[in-house]
Amino acid sequence: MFRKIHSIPGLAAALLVAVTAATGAVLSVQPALQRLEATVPARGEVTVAALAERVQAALPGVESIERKPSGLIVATWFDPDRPGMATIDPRTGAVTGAYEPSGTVRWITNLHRKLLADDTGRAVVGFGAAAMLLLTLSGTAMLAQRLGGWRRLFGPIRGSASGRLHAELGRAAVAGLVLSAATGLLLSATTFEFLPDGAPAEAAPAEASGGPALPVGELGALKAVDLADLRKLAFPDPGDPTDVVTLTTASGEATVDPATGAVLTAAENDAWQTASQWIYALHTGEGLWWLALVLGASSAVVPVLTGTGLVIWVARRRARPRIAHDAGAQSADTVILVGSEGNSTWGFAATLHAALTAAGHRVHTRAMNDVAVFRHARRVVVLTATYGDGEAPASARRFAERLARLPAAPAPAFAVLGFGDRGFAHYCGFAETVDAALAATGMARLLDLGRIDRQSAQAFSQWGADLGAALGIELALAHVPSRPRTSRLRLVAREDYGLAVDAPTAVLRFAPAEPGPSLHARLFGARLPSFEAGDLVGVLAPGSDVARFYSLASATRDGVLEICVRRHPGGLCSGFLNDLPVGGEIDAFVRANPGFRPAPGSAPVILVGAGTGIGPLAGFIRHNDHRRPMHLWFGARNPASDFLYRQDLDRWLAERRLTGLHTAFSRVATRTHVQDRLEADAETVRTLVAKGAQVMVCGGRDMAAGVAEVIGAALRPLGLTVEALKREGRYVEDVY
Ligand SMILES: Cc1cc2nc3c(=O)[nH]c(=O)nc-3n(C[C@H](O)[C@H](O)[C@H](O)COP(=O)(O)O)c2cc1C
Repeated sequence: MFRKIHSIPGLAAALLVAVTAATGAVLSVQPALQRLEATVPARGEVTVAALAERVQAALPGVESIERKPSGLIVATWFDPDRPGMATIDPRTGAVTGAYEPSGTVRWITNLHRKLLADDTGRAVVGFGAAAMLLLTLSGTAMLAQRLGGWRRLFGPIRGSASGRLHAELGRAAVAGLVLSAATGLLLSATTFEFLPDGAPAEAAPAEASGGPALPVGELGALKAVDLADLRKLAFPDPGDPTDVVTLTTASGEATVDPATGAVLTAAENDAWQTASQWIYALHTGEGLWWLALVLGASSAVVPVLTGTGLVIWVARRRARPRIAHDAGAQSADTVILVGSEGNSTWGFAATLHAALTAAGHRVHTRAMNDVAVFRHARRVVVLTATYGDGEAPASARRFAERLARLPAAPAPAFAVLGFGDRGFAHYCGFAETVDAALAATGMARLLDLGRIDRQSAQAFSQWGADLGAALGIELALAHVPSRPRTSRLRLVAREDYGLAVDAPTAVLRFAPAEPGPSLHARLFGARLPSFEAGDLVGVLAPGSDVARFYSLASATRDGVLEICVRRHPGGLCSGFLNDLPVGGEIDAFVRANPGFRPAPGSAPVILVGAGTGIGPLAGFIRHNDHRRPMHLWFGARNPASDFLYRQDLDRWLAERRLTGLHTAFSRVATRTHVQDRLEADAETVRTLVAKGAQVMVCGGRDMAAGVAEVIGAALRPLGLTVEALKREGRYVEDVY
């Protein structure tokens, strides 16, 4: 729900909010500039009477003296020869310069307040303020929800680069944005009289006694007021003996007899008028120059939030294939829920959706995260992938929590089909969890849990026949997997390791292949896709449409795409890559893996890897430009044969990109594994974690399990567990 609230006004008001915020940011500098220009005497140093006397001596025709919120004193006079406004030194009353507000500032102010138009512009800006308030509050609620509650609102953020930037900037600016938007909205409401006008109180009209005027410096009522409290002083018309002095202060307005110096009439501001003045000051920062700068800095990030917000929205829309003939969620008889990270499961869902629709069903398809109670649905069919050790893919991460909060079961019956890869220890592990969770709600099971290995179209078709039988219809599912859009890459360098210890492994570096014949390729040349170390590259071996994934050891800015690949007996893709000669080409695509990146900041990082698991970790060390403490525990078989990145690691140690290197070799006399080395170094691990270190583990499943056990034991004296660190994003794994 928060996402809808956030994205609809966000898109509708993107430009408007960006313009008002950017102009607001420019205007916010004004109070600080004026404050620099103004001489501000201490309270008790100058009275209004003393200032008035000095100004009158310097400018005999002076009509009024105004004290701006910044403390700047401006005198106005009307003399047919020399009408004008001047700034005044409050200590001497001398003119310090002409007062000419800048035309540019006036133009920006008009753009900010009314889009250079009149009341329509003001109304639109008012809506902009409401949209900004809604966006800030819903965005904060979304972030809190994503980070696991309000108390974690300032915890580490994970996700894509634009997503992280959006969330980091948004939460840094949240207080300033709420204040600007809420006060802006109140000011708009006052303009359109939805709220009473907060103009300062006006004293009742009065007539002076008519006697000869005292020198202004001797008027008792003016002597009693400090300059710091002055807003405006208007002198009486010298030709009219009944005219009065009008004094406006922060608390109201009074009229003063110029002959006696006595107060004739006075009006105090009421509570609303005082509040209005505060609202104005809090919005503009006038008189509170530092607040203006805080508000300005917050507003300045809004155009960036608008840009990154649009990028996130477009990426999300692009990520989902279009489903034709989608019935509404509340009118469908069959709801398909999809759990996917790389989108291939959406393709299977689209095939199932089309076949069920053709068979006369009203079908609705949506992400598992959006599970609800579907009033007219007779069944829910879940199609879900599994990631990272049996866990949920992106579009299903909130499924369990949402399901638990539903007031009733989503529908009377269910079927679950898992998509996975038998090569992983938890084959279709998440589908199993979902199957059990749905059964626990009391829903009837339509079919036993189905499992599809490596996106097999045949297995999918077979499962479709079973589902059709359960529904009493013929269901022919002919799925043609769409081949991912790939880039062509050429192998430019390779280093081979591990032959002597039965672990043939290659470090492969790819560059873009020669530009193809397409216009785009000819215009822009061949380029690497965009990626960071720790992301994944999907490689399609010749004759296969199912990708194998490898962790990236380089980033786009390195100019090469680097991976470490160990040859697996019978492995189609690992064999193809290990046999690839320099100059050979591959088809590959990049998949972001934002969950496996060093958290931003300068806290230490503990890197643990074995074998090819060192790949992404080497990428993190290579890019450690800020020299944050990074400690690597690395396990291999024999230092003479499969010590990957040996020379680079020595260089990175010398360059202080790497702080400590701890190695373990299993095919030497001492026979140690990386987890044994960590166990011996428990004290170091504990000290680093106590300093806020993040732990990043990459490699095989058994190694990762052993490492988690050893680190868990090392953390026990701190009262910490691996699970607790995982919840905070301080223990991340890339395991295969
Ligand atoms: C990084 C990564 C981790 C994976 N982990 C598992 C796993 O633990 N168990 C499993 O059965 N499949 C696993 N898979 C395979 C995917 O679940 C499978 O390829 C699925 O069809 C992908 O669907 P999607 O493209 O809709 O996300 C993993 C794939 C990748 C790339």
